[in-house]
Amino acid sequence: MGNVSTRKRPPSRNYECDDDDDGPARKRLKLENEYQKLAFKSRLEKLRKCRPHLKRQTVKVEGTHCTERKNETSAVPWFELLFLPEFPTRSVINESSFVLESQLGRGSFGVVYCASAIHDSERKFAIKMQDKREIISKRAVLQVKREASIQRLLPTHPFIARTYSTWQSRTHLYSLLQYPNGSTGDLFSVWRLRGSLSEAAIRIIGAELASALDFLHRNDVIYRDVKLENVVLDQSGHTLLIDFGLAKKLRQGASTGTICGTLQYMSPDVASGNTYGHYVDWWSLGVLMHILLTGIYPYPNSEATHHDNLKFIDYSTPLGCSPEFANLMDRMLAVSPAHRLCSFTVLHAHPFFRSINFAKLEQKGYSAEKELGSTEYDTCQNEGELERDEHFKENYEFDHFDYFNDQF
Ligand SMILES: Nc1ncnc2c1ncn2[C@@H]1O[C@H](COP(=O)(O)OP(=O)(O)OP(=O)(O)O)[C@@H](O)[C@H]1O
Repeated sequence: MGNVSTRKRPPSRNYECDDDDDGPARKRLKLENEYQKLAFKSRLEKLRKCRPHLKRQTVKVEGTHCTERKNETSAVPWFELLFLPEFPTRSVINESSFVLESQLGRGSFGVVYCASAIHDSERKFAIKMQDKREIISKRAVLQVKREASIQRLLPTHPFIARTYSTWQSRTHLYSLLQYPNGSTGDLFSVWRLRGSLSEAAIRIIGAELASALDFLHRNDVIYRDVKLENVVLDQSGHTLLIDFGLAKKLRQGASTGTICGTLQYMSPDVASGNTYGHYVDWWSLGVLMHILLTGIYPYPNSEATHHDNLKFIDYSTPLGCSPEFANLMDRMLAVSPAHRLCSFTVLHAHPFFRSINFAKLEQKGYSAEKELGSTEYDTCQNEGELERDEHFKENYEFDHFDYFNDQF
């Protein structure tokens, strides 16, 4: 710190002198200074309210008064400050409160474990453990903070994984997530194990996911990463949407422009680089449902590695399925927005979902488990397409622009 006593600026000079001969420019400057002082004071007040330990302490240095932060605050290193307040440093719940049992999956920045509470081995959770160095080196600090804040602020929904708590250690970020009881893994693993699903199972899974997406949209969140890997199933076959890494706060009717998602699930609107709204999530849900039945992507994009290479041509209605399902796919996957099914209202009234009562669905009144048996659908011709392209399931983000400009 510089030598405070050598700073010769007399206190309050800017604000209290020369009242009589102020020109308009000087008056404006004074007003601006006053305004800045007030804004600073109110920010400080807010900060004090949410973090009382940040109180300032007055200390005397070489005969001059100055204020210094308590040691407690300056002791917080930058790599912890960076992730505050979404990931608190002194959390009552922390990694020592759990026993890690098995690995559930791997994400871009770390591993997700199944864990049980140390005092209650029956209670299972999923703990996402992310490496701070990885996050910083991939310039994804705002992304993980946004994911945590969106998930924690969301009201509960039966088909969206809850985030109970988040915290950080010196090296890692932790998120304590809802674990689906007796989980059978994510939809991709289930699909790989059992093959194509029956229409009856797809109806229930599709309706549960539609209910979750509609809930997100009504809460001003666009999800942007619907795919098999981001849906986990519990023992009764109920779905839980996980991974809010690309979700964003977006008011209903508003639009955004980041080209992000998973290429094979990306709608033409996102890929085009134009702005888009919540409705792009319905396209991705259509792709997911199409894959669950046919085992192939609806458009010839399994090899695409850049959004410019995505082709939205040569679509053909799935063969051998019910006319209702065929029509639903044609509508959800129509390239022209004028023909596309772009809202929950239309989706939930579609004949394919006629037998579903959505109020009963949200009470977990239907179970996909009974319907999960392999379907008669002939997938031989498509065998291996999804198996081969593990690396295409990575999240894709072309433009980080709005991650770095968004407010939390
Ligand atoms: N709440 C959960 N319950 C059960 N399994 C989970 C849960 N959360 C994550 N997983 C498993 O861990 C995997 C990785 O999780 P997730 O996709 O959230 O991580 P990520 O770091 O956000 O990954 P990505 O790189 O795809 O953004 C999932 O595919 C899933 O298999």
